[in-house]
Amino acid sequence: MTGQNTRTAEVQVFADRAAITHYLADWLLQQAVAKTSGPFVIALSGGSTPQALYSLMAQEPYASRFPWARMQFFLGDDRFLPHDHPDSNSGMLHRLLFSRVPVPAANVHAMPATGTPEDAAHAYETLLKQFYGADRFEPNRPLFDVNLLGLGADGHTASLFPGQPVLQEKTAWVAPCIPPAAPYTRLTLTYPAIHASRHVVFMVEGAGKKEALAKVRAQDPTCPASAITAMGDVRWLIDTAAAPAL
Ligand SMILES: O=C1O[C@H](COP(=O)(O)O)[C@@H](O)[C@H](O)[C@H]1O
Repeated sequence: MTGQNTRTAEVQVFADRAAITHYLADWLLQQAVAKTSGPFVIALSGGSTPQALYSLMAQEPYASRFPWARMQFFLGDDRFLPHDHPDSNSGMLHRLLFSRVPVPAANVHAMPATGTPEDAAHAYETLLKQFYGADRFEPNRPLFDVNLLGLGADGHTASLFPGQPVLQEKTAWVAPCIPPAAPYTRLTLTYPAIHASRHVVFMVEGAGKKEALAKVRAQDPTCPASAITAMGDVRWLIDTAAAPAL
């Protein structure tokens, strides 16, 4: 790991969603088992793409092999909605993963969905700072071992949407964002918090992401995902339907 954040562009192309999902479940298991000191800390993404991964992690052999008690789960973003709302990322994760595996409830950190979005963002940031043990990031000391991210067709990632003020955030770790064309106010990790990840892993699938992916790969500054870096590496796991534009 270098002292500077990196956008190392490792791209792996897979036949389809199932191939990405199986590869990623195996890789996460390997990473989680290999980390023997301290918790294994993951930020999970929402949306549709990672749902097959979460379902797979709840099945054998993964369900009995992940060291759940040593794993800590945070969210990269969520809709500011009650957790039992069908569009809540927390609700989706609970249904597909957390209710099906022996992870201690105290190891799952949903984004708050009460009060104002500003209050909720502040509360989640406070939680992250307590967990990290400092209120500023130290070089070479990641907050997250792995940060899973998706890519929207408009180039957004987490809930960092094009043209939004949250993209300029330099100090807050968590912030609200009102997407211009997507429903619901969101809470999202900011660039500084995402950049404090050992590994950032993007999952990108389907022809609908081809154009956005091409822009990101060309470092188009209008695509928020273009600016993602990590303390270690940034990896892109993509399927052939999204790949031809590379
Ligand atoms: O809005 C969101 O979309 C992105 C991509 O979602 P997908 O449904 O196209 O897979 C996702 O990464 C993010 O967490 C989610 O809130």
